This record gives sequence, C-alpha cells and structure tokens, in this order.
Amino acid sequence: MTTRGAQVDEDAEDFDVEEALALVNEGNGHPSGPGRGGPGHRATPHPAQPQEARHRAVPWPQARGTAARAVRAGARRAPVPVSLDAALGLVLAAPLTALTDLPSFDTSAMDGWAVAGPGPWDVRDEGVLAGRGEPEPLTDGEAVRIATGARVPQDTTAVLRSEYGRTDTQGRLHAVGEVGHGRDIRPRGQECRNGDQLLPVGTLVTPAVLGLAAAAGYDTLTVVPRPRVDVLVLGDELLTEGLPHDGRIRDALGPMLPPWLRALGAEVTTVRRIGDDAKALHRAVTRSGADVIVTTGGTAAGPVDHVHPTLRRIDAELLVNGVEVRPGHPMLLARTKENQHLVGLPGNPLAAVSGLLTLAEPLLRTLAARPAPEPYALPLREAVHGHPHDTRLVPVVLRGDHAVPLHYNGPAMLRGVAAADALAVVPPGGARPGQETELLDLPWAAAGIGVCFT
Ligand SMILES: Nc1nc2c(c(=O)[nH]1)N[C@H]1C(S)=C(S)[C@@H](COP(=O)(O)OP(=O)(O)OC[C@H]3O[C@@H](n4cnc5c(N)ncnc54)[C@H](O)[C@@H]3O)O[C@H]1N2
Ligand code: MOO
Repeated sequence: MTTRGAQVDEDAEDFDVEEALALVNEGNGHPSGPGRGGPGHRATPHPAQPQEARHRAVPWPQARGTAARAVRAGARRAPVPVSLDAALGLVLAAPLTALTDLPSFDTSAMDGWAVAGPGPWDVRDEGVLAGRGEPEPLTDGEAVRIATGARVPQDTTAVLRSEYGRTDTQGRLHAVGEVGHGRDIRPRGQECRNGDQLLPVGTLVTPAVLGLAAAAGYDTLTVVPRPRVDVLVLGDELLTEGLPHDGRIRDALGPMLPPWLRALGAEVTTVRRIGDDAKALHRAVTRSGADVIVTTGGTAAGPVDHVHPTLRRIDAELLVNGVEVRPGHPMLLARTKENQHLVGLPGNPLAAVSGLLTLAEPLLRTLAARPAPEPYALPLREAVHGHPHDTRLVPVVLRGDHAVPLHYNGPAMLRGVAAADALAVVPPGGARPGQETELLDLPWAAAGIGVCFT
C-alpha cells in the first residue's frame, strides 16, 4: 500500500498530456481496480440480506475503482495557461522546463570578497552588490567586496567569507586559512541548464513548485483546469439559518461540501437548494454544464426521493447504484451526458462524507489528473465493530502510530468526523485492537497546508 500516483483512465488518452500523465501516475494501484477487492469484499450480495435492497450494491473498493475509471476520453478539460498565483493545487499539463540557467550567472554564495589568484590581495574601492550589472573583471592579486547573491566578476578564483579575511595596515587583504579554488561561488547552471526538465507532466503544483517555476523564469503555468462541479442540495426540511424548529433542520451539507470539493480539486460553479421538487431537480440537472453534478439527499426510495426517477427520466447510465459501505450505502454514480457525471450523495451527513470519499474523490482526482494519495494503514488502538457484510468508514484521530476510533460516528452525525484526522476503512466483520487498517486522510490533515482549500 505504498505506491503513489493518480489513477488515470486508460481510455482517456485523447490529448497530448494524457499519455504523459498516465506514465507519471501509473503503477499506483489505487483506488482499486476490479482485482483489488481483497478478502472480505464480496462481488455478490450476502444470502442473508434482502435481495431487492442490495442486489445492485457493489463492494466498496470496486465502487472506488469504477469512479476513478468512469471518465471517458475527452472528458477532461483541455489544459490552459494560468498565472502562477492561480496554479496552486492544480496539476502540470506540460513539463516544467527551465527557461534559463540556474543560477543564471556565477553568484557569490557569501558576503566577503571576490578574489583572484593567491593572496594577499589589493582591495578595490567599490564593492559589488546583488542585482547590479556585470562588474569589472578582476586581475590577479585583486579583490573586491561582494555581497551574497551578487554577480562574481570575471576571473574570480574564489569568494573569501568576511569572517575568513583580515585587512593589514596597508589595506591589503589576507586570508585566514586556505581558500580553495571556486570556494563559495555558485557557478552558472549549477542547479539546471536552460531547457532542462525540472518537473514532469502530472506534478501537483505546490508552493515549492510555484517558487521553482518563478525562479526558472515562468509567469504562467500550463495546467489541467479544475473540473467544474454544480452542487444541488435537496430537501424541503432544510434551513439555511437559525435554530432547527418545527421538524426542520439546518442544512449541514451546503456549507460543508463546496470547500471539501475544492479540496478534492474541483471548481464549485453552483450551490443550489432545490427542495424536494422533481421538476426543479430535472431542470437543474438537464441545464447544468458542469463536468460533475453532486446531489445531496433523495437517493433512497422514499416518496420525495427524486434522484433515481430523474436519472431514469433522462436515461442516465447508472455506473454505481449502491455501495456495500456504511454509512452511505445508497450513494450512486451516473453518467448523465457523454462528458458529465452525477454523484448522488445520501442525505445523512456522514453518509454524504462517505459518498464524497468513495465516489466523488476518485472521479474528481481523475478529472483533475491529480496524483492519488498514498494508501497507508495504521493499527487501531481499539476494536471497531464491523458491519456483517459491508465495509465501514469510521472517523479516527491519529495518535502516535495508532488510529483511535471516535464515537459519534452514526450516519446522521458529524461530531466524530469534525474532530477526525482520517476515516478508517473497517472491513466487513470489524477490526481487532492492533489490526492494521487502511486510512483515508481528510484533506485538512493530509495536506497540512492550504493548497487544497484554495
Ligand atoms: N426503507 C429504507 N429507508 C432508508 C434506507 C433504506 O435502506 N431503506 N436507507 C437509509 C439510509 S442508509 C440513508 S443514508 C438515507 C438516504 O436517504 P436519502 O439520500 O434519500 O436522503 P434523505 O431522505 O433526503 O435524507 C436522509 C436524512 O438526512 C437528512 N438530510 C438531508 N439533507 C441534509 C442536509 N443537507 N443537511 C443535513 N441533513 C440532511 C434528512 O433530513 C434525513 O434525516 O435513507 C435511509 N432510509
Ligand atoms: O447510508 Mo445510511 O447513512 O447508512 O444511514
């Protein structure tokens, strides 16, 4: 569980960078392909379970694999050049190739004197500062005061640090100790030559990448744009302010999903609350130009659960119709148009988080060409009850080398996940204390920086 790289659809090879992105990201083995079910994940329903409720649900690893591979050729947005400050968190669609030598001139690495030949040296009156034009060449036996970062004059043999030099009464400079040839000079091209590839296609743009790009002469970077996501929040019972009253509750998903989706690489283009209105849902889905529509609620079979009927009405292709995971088993993934997918998150808030990480995360990762997070496992500090047949996703905090399960992990609760660092993937049947358990990092814990939330 240690390889890194994005799951890139083998079929999505339609623009130049696709092949390179696939090469960069290949071999990650995550999320699972069809073969990664692992022990305990069944491809068929358990005989003890009601068939009609479960017959279409697929094992959790399979659902993630399907979501990662759902993107067809051409569905990813074409690469665009963006200014450096807009590139953070995106993925390079062109290699970062040095536009200059780095350093671009022989540079003093220290404050002191540039010297030519063996000492003692006559010291020039005027020193050399960083950011100035080409200084006069030195002649043998000559020295000049120089600042860190300044251009080293031609024919300099070394830089003598201030603390290693002393001036005699005649003003001549002497070295304290040896001054090796080339000492404390950063030669032009030491880090790279103009045209060297610094970073490949598929690299996530981090703050360090921005710094390197600027140093190497870039004003813009060519990146894979964020997939556009429309969020549709369903439910007549939802309030957008104040206290719950009269059977109505606060909408927890409207505030939670947009920043989380951004953390997963999306550009959230719309957040709409459309109640339990089948017509409004149909209109919103058919008019959406987003790459991905995320709905919340209405996935089950209740009287006002309009997601499935709407998908049938528009003849959408159901790619995942229920997942053997708790919470969140009614989650779904559909292809609504050639280049558009819909992720149906269940309305219970922790079930929605489960759907976000199970279906939206791999789908958005592929669309954004992002590298997959490196899968990892830690032992659990306490036993976790399992579902008899389904995977459970349980909020945990990471303490030392252990994952500590949190309480308040019911499907309608966010109290556990709000305090969590990760979700533990608890296999069917549960996990013993000390059992190594796969962890899905939550964006705020994994990144440690604001990259993902920009
Ligand atoms: N007969 C059955 N009923 C249900 C089943 C089942 O298997 N058989 N599954 C249950 C499970 S599990 C889930 S999860 C929910 C999924 O239901 P929906 O996706 O249709 O969601 P809703 O019914 O609209 O809402 C469920 C629950 O969540 C609350 N909710 C909805 N949206 C929000 C929001 N934005 N913020 C906060 N809370 C929200 C809503 O009020 C409900 O309490 O179905 C079960 N039923
Ligand atoms: O999907 Mo549900 O959250 O298991 O209650």
